[in-house]
Amino acid sequence: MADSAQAQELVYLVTGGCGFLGEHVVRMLLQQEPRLRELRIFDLHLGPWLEELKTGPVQVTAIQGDVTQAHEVAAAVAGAHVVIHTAGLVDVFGRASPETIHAVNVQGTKNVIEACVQTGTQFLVYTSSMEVVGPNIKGHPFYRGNEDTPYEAAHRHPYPRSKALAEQLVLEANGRKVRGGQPLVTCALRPTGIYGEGHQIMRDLYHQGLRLGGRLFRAIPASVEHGRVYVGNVAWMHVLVARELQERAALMGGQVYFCYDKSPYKSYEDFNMEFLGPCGLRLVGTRPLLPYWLLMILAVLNALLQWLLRPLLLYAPLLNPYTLAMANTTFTVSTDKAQRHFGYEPLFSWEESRTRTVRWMQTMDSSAQ
Ligand SMILES: NC(=O)C1=CN([C@@H]2O[C@H](COP(=O)(O)OP(=O)(O)OC[C@H]3O[C@@H](n4cnc5c(N)ncnc54)[C@H](O)[C@@H]3O)[C@@H](O)[C@H]2O)C=CC1
Ligand SMILES: CC(C)CCC[C@@H](C)[C@H]1CC[C@H]2[C@@H]3[C@H](O)CC4=CC(=O)CC[C@]4(C)[C@H]3CC[C@]12C
Repeated sequence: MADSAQAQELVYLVTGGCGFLGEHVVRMLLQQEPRLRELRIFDLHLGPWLEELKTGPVQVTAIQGDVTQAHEVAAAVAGAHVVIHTAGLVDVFGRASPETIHAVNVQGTKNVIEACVQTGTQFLVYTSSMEVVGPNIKGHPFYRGNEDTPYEAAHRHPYPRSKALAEQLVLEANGRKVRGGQPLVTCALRPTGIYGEGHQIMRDLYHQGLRLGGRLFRAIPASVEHGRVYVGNVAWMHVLVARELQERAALMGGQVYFCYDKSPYKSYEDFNMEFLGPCGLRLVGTRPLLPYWLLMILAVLNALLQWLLRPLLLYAPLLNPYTLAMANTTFTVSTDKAQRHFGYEPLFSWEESRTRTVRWMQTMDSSAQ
């Protein structure tokens, strides 16, 4: 908890603070930001775990609200020194309509920016995504690239398109005058695929493996590298950026940073096995069980079924043409920009990140399928 020797003067707001990443950001702020006086947590759905935070030295204010509602956002932002905007609709499975994804991710971000400008909040950290860069629809590999690596970013899917638009809005807002005359200082963090305690897809894969008798079948060639980063390190980067943005506005304002740590470069499935393996699951096959063209047919069939069944029920399996292309295209990051600009070093080693994730998975009730 906060060191009481330092003045507790700052008010932070975390949008999406009850999500997978948001909860880690909230807990990290309470542990690592000694100047915190009040922490506001704004989310569509508030978690019961917030109650336990309310007994500490920092005032924790839970605000149930919707980022698409400008007045709700403005009320939550008023008086905050820093906003960390992680709220977003993460949907690559066709659960939500493109309009809803746009409303939450783009209009929601516009509302956050306007609220900062109107109420005089000077620092805004936005959780973007590797997806604003790629993989692109042409399946071009991005092999251990950095923030300056040229890459043809072309988006057709609503989620990456919305994240790219929102990121652009945030970066363009850097330097705008906020109420009181000071310039707004913004920056965007681009995590690759986040893993760790609370990761829903990992949970789903674990239960799927249990249903299949402890086995998962390889679908993606082991040679395709997929970038992953531990949630604790992504949260730590947010805390550090929020702090350093106040000291190094000229250097960091308007910048983008990939989120990275020491997690190994592996295929999506081999990486998941680092956690699923110790939980008793096995990945069958050294090569994909089905050829790519057959998987693509299945993915297209899934998309067709989703469309046909939509009036009756929501059919949203993991496999669709977009997720198949994502998993099947190399996209990895190798950069030290965050270290150079604001002294970032991962807080958790790879071994610790793995241990924490495995421990979390092992405490999951294996019967809760
Ligand atoms: N999960 C991942 O691998 C990655 C996630 N990201 C980004 O990180 C951020 C957080 O993602 P996750 O924690 O994975 O997702 P999540 O779905 O667990 O968390 C998002 C949170 O935003 C809240 N939210 C959604 N719509 C809202 C609305 N209209 N008003 C207020 N709150 C709303 C949700 O209730 C949820 O608590 C998102 O912006 C996402 O785009 C970026 C890269 C990778
Ligand atoms: C059955 C298939 C062959 C395997 C399906 C795997 C997919 C579900 C996942 C493969 C890549 C993932 C995405 C990637 O990590 C990047 C992401 C960034 C974000 O901002 C949000 C999450 C995600 C889109 C992530 C979603 C699951 C995958 C598509």
